[in-house]
Formats: sequence, C-alpha cells, structure tokens
Amino acid sequence: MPTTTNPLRLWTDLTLFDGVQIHTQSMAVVVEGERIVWVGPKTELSASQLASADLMGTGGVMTPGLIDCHTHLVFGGDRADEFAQRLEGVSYAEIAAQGGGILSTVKATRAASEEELFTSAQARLEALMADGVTMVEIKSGYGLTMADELKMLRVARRLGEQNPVHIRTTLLGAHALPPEYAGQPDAYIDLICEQMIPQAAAEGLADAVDVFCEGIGFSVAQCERVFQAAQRHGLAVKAHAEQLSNLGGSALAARYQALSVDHIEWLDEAGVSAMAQAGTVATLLPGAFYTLRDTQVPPIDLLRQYGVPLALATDGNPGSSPIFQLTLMLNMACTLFRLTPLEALQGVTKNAAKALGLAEQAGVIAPGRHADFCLWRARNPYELVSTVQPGRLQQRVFRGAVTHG
Ligand SMILES: N=CN[C@@H](CCC(=O)O)C(=O)O
Ligand SMILES: [Zn+2]
Repeated sequence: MPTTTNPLRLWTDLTLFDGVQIHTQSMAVVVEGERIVWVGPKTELSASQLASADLMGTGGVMTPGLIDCHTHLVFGGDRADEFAQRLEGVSYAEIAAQGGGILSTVKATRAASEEELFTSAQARLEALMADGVTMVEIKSGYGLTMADELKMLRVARRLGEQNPVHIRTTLLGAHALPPEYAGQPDAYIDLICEQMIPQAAAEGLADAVDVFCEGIGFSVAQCERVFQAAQRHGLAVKAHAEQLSNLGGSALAARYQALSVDHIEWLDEAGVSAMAQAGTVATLLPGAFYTLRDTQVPPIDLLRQYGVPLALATDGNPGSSPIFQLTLMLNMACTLFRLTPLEALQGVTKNAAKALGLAEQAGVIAPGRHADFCLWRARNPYELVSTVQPGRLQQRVFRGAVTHG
C-alpha cells in the first residue's frame, strides 16, 4: 500500500461506476481524510491537485463500497441437515411446520453465548468484506425472547465497532412464533410491541424493525401492530413479504412508509403500486430463490414500469440462503430474474443504501460522500456481474482507510 504523506490521495485512470452510471473515459477520484473531494475525468485534474496528492491506484474499475442490505449474519448452529432434506423433496414450509427451519436456528442461537455468536458472525462478515462490502444490515430474529433478540443486536453492533464496515441493525422479533407461544401468536406480538421494541429503541440497538408476513410467519394484522409499535418508537420498518404466497404484506408495509419490502416473488400490481407511491425499495433476494428452488419470479417488469427502485442482497442466513458472497448475487439477479447488469450494480450500491434509509449518505461516489469504495482488477464494471471470480478486489476503502489488497 502506498504511504500517505500529502493531504490528498488520488486514484486515476479508472473506469468508474459511481452508483448511478458507468463512466468509461479515464476517471480520477481525489480523497481528503474520510471524504471524497473531487471526481471527474483525469484530464480535468488541476496541477495543484496533482502536486499535492499521493497516488494510491491507477487503472482498474472503481465502484462504491458494496452494500448488503438484508442479512441474518448472526446465528448459532447450522442447517446442513435441512439442506439434505430439501434435496429429498421436503419443502421449506414443511420443514418449518415440523419445527425445523428458523426454529432450529432459534434453539442453537439461544444456546450460544454472545462471544460464540460474535466469532462465527465475524468469519461471515470477513467473507463479505473481502468481497467488497462496506455496509451490512444485520437482523435479529433467531432469539425470539427479549434477552436473546437483544443479545443478537449487541453482537451486530459490536461487529460494526470492531471492523472497518458500517453495520445497520434491524429487530426481527416477528420472524417466527417461538415454541413457548404455540397457539398464542397475539400474545407473542404483545411481547414484541410492549417489550422488545421499546427496549431495543431505548438502548439504541435497532435502526429498524422487520416482520415476516407469511403463512408460516405472521398475519397482516399482526404485522400492522408491530409497525405501529415501531412508529411509536421512531423506528423505520421493513418487511419480508410475498415470499411464499401473496398476503398483501407489501401494501401494508408501504402504508407505513417501509424502507423496503424484501423477497416479493408473489407481489401483485396493487402491492407494486403501493410501494411506488410510498417510495419503498423492492429488495430482491436471488440467493433464497435459488436455494429453495423457487419458480415464481418477482414481477420485475411491473416494478420497472412503476419506477420502484430495485435493491439486491445476499439474505445470508443458515437456511434459505446460506451464501455470503454479494457479487454472486449480481450474477444471479441477472440470470434468474433478468435484471440488466446496470440494474444489478445499482441494486448493491445506490438502491441498497436507499433500502437502509441512507440514500444521502452511502452507495454513491461523489464529492462530499464518505470515501467508501472498491478498486477491482477488471476492465469493465459489467465483468463484475457477468463473471463470478473471487479475488478481483484490489483495494477496499472504508472512510478513507485502505483495508484490503
Ligand atoms: N423468510 C424468512 N426469513 C429468512 C429465512 C431465514 C431462515 O431460513 O433461517 C429469509 O429471509 O429467507
Ligand atoms: Zn431475510
């Protein structure tokens, strides 16, 4: 890594994807401290910029730091047995109905100490960071008691404190009905609304609140109560909705100005329209679609027609998407959902930032923004989408600090 002696640092001769579009002329980026101060064609760099800058990199492709806006990175145990069961034809919903699936991870997560959860999540986070990720959303949802949900959120916060990455946390108490509340889902929703949300908000442990609105999750009415409680405590909302069926959770979430609705394989036009009006992002999770061998493709054309921003994420979790490689999602989203390569790139940068409520702070390379970006050994940003090839990350820059390469 070049040593820094000047106040300015310079990357030049770049093909630049700035989060919105691709600039093919030889581009340059100048950084001062933690911030980008100049972006433009190399030919427009001033003599004084050149004289007072350390050259940090020449050539290659630069993109914003990638943003994984939907993960379940903190969990105990594994679900390798369930993977084998699904190959034998048992469905995700059947496994859940037998008390497996999410609930088997709940058991393992409850049994794990904070330290154990931290260590296993740290390894998964390192895989994401080595893949160019500088911001990760992490959900709770495998604790399902107040103590265990807060334990997960504390681990997520600590991951952010101890790594060069920005972590956003989401309370997902309404992920599954815990066994001790069998037959009493409304009483469990009371616990979420009256205890978990207020406590997570009071301790500053959650940036948002999420729900699983589904036959094997919670009803629209139950999710609405969770959204109301989130609103009372000033927390933004998100939803897992329309993954296995169309319950109308997306339209509900849009009524509460959800930041994003995620999965949405079964989303209908009314839901798309509601999301467009609310400015809610559609987060596509091709890893779950692939793992569950789903055949119902999200309504991409309708989402485009209504101008709903499309984000992409790994959904990294032990069951439905045990995949911790965001660049693979670029390729899968195009192959499985027919996104264009440009839509895929926007989905892990600008639109992923919007899905986290951070459209003005992240996902774009522009003057004034944090110097969060990646330099890749590639000739063309589309190569990052078309070709699945780990090891192309040359430099990963987080708030000005080069941490990889
Ligand atoms: N759909 C619900 N929740 C997670 C699955 C988590 C799991 O299977 O453990 C998801 O986003 O895919
Ligand atoms: Zn999820």
